[in-house]
Amino acid sequence: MAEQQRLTATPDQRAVLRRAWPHMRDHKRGIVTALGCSAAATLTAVAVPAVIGAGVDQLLERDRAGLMTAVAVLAALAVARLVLFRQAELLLTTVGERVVRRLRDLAVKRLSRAPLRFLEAHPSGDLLRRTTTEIADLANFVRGQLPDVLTVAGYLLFTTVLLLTYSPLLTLVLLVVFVPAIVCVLRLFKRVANPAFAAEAAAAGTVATTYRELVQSREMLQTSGGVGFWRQRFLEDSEHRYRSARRSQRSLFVISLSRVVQGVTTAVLLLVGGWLADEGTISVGAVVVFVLATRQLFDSATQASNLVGQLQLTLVGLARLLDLLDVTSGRLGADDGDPANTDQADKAYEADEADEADDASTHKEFVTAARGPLEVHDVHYSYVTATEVLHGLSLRIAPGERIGLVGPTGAGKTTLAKLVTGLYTPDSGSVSYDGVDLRDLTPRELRTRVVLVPQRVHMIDGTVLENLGLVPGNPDEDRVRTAVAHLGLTDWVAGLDEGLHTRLGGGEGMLSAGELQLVGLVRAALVDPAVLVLDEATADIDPETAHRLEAAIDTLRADRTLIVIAHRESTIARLPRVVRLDEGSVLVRSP
Ligand SMILES: Nc1ncnc2c1ncn2[C@@H]1O[C@H](COP(=O)(O)OP(=O)(O)OP(=O)(O)O)[C@@H](O)[C@H]1O
Repeated sequence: MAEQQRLTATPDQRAVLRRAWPHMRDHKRGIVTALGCSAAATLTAVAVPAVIGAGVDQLLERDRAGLMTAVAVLAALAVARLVLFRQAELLLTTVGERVVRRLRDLAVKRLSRAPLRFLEAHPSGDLLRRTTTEIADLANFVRGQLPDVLTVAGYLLFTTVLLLTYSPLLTLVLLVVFVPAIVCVLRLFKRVANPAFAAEAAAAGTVATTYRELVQSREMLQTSGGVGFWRQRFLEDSEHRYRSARRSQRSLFVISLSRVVQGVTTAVLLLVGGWLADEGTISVGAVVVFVLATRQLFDSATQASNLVGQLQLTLVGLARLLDLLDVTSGRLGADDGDPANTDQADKAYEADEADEADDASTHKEFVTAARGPLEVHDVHYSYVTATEVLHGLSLRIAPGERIGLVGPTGAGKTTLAKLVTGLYTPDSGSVSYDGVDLRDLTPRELRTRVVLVPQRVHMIDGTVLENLGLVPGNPDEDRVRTAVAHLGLTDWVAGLDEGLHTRLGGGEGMLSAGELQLVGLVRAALVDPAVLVLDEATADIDPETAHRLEAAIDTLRADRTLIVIAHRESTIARLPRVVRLDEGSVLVRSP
């Protein structure tokens, strides 16, 4: 199998903010203003013990004017603090929400363009979780805890500086007793919590996958009697998730050791501070400042310990999201190495901007002719299972030619259909249309030149009209009606409850396999492709729908190349050339 980048359940969490920077840099000014405001707000809080300390000294010296000034400053600080904190919170959440929105949009865009092989290689629940729950967690963190994280970091820094100006010796005592002990506690926590939280996120992804399988395959599970097996698997996944959640909760216990560290530090501080005041080295006011500021320091440390768990979870989620963005950037080859490289992230970011411009210019010139030959040259292909499915397959299909692909189950017909429509790229060899490798066509040109009508046409939750119009160029109702009429399907549409406006609430469940293929054919008619690949439905199709399908295909094929993966004898009989595949090689060509 060709090298392809894969998602990691527990991606590298180092330098996660550096990796996220390309997504934040457009908001540099907002971020700097928000950080500045947050720092100013924190300073107003840090200054309070200093002003109280000064007030105490003035009280002891019976300086009434000085005391009144201290009281006035305290009042001013209280007002400034209120305003600045609110403003900082507002600025931070605004800029944070913008960054999160960008990440969410990018993740959805990149996933929608991700190669089919990539999507097949990853559990859908995991992809879903990375792009929904984990982004929602990130948004909640930005709204709820990010301002606190910055405030706490500011407190710790500014309070240390303040204390140093009062008594370097006492500050040193505080730092020597407090910092190493608290660092040990936090390190231990990180060691225990990192894998625990990452495992919890991965286990939640597995539960989502299993649940999604039930929803998608409910009919099959009920008819085959496989519900019991599925339930057993769900219970096991759920149990695993429960255990991993317990493990990450248990890891939070480590952080409560910080309270012991605080108690010991206060005792040592009181001892040394009392002795220094007794010696006359520092004033009583300075001791008051130390007592109040150290309290603030501890409160910040306690708050930090509560926030660390949340921050940890958010960083794991962010790392998993960035992993998804790196792997699906589509511009990074397998040899590009470390996805944490900011240059690469920058390139991918610029590529996305360029893609956006490409999408906007819908009239960009196509490089291939409206009708041309399709050539498959020495194609090899393997799935993630690493067993090669196609072994050096070559085939040339002239413009307007009609061929049938036949062969036993598992011969590789559907795989070939996905290769010639550019849904898969070959491990080696090439597939070209009009002499241009499909990989060199823009998605829009590719989807216009070669169209696949799969065995089971997928529908979105919406009206028939919306489903028929899922093609490049967003066709309006008139164009859809014209295409329907062109294929002779007006009476079929009229027979639906509300015609084109019938809502397909349950997605494709409301239409039969044959009707779903009719939808696929209308989509193809709206595109006017050069090559139409039809993977014939294997399900029983009622004679009326079968007749409609045949008539629509006859109308559509006109001067187009038609490749039919034929399952019915009647179809094979109607095709002038048949290619028989067996175990990934062309066995027989007829005539
Ligand atoms: N997504 C996938 N992941 C792994 N293996 C796959 C995948 N899709 C198909 N295969 C395997 O590749 C081989 C070829 O499958 P393919 O669906 O192309 O055959 P086919 O000729 O179309 O069969 P059928 O007539 O039953 O549709 C089979 O062995 C199949 O199990």
